[in-house]
Amino acid sequence: MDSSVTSTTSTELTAPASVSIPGPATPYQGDIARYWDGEARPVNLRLGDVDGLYHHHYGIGDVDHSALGDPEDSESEKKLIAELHRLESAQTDVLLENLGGIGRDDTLVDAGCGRGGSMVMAHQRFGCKVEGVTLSAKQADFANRRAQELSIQDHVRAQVCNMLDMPFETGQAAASWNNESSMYVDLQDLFAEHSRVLEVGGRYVTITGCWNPRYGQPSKWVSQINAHFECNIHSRREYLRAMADNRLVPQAVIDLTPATLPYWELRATSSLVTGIEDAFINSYKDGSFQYVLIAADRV
Ligand SMILES: C[S@@+](CC[C@H](N)C(=O)[O-])C[C@H]1O[C@@H](n2cnc3c(N)ncnc32)[C@H](O)[C@@H]1O
Ligand SMILES: CC(C)=CCC/C(C)=C/COP(=O)(O)OP(=O)(O)O
Ligand SMILES: [Mg+2]
Repeated sequence: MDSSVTSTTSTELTAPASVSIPGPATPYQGDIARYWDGEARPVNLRLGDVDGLYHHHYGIGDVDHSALGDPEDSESEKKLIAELHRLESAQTDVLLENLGGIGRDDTLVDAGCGRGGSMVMAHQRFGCKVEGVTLSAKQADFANRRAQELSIQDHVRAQVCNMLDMPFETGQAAASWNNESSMYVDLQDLFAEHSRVLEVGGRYVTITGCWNPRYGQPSKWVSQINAHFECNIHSRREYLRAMADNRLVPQAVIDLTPATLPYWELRATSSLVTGIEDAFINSYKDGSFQYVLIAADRV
């Protein structure tokens, strides 16, 4: 595990260290909290163990076949895991690149932060504070433990709370994001809340899977993904409409579908398959589902 992250500023996170944790806002949120409290899939833990960045999102970019080596090699599974993890971290790099210019004194908000891999990477890149929220107490504890191990707990913190009602001041955040977490909430409510916590001129970024209005309606593969994760995938049209309604003006809409397919095709050959690989591959190939990045300015 790489524990080499350092932080050089002395500013402390401003919110109180302990917050009262209200119950879930809806029965559905209770289900999602339980889902992530109970999640321990090897595909996520083994990849995170590579360097201590634990992600719950997918990868992008070309597979480096030279890094995989000979499939008969005794180390081949380890190399494959490292390669899948590299592609997942590359996904976060692209999200962070789209946040724009972030200073060390800025605060960023990770809505639906999972085990905190993206938060650590954001702090490493910008030196700033990063506040995350998740419904899962287990995930928040995990993320805070990692921050402590890295001695960045004064800059990186996860709290258990609803991303539709975040414990941040109006205009507090220079930038905020959802990394594969917006399919658990109503988009109008979500973007109203991001718009509130973002400063005017701030940047919002999402990387998400969305169904393609050009296909017509959600395909059977999209329905299968929803059932697998207990989520509700929105359409691309819904994202753009809800942003427009909430003072978030798209600056970039990038179709990452071709860039994520190599990750899925590699993952399908691994011993860590979970059974959802074909649904992603088939829906990306039949055009019913798209992996997109949307970066928007808070105006
Ligand atoms: C697929 S994981 C993504 C985690 C993280 N963004 C990453 O890239 O590793 C989805 C996350 O969304 C969170 N989530 C779902 N609904 C939420 C809500 N209403 N409020 C806060 N977090 C929520 C879950 O707790 C989980 O951490
Ligand atoms: C793009 C879409 C529709 C994402 C749905 C949200 C989700 C569950 C993301 C991956 O989490 P994970 O890393 O825990 O999943 P897995 O165990 O499959 O790697
Ligand atoms: Mg995963």
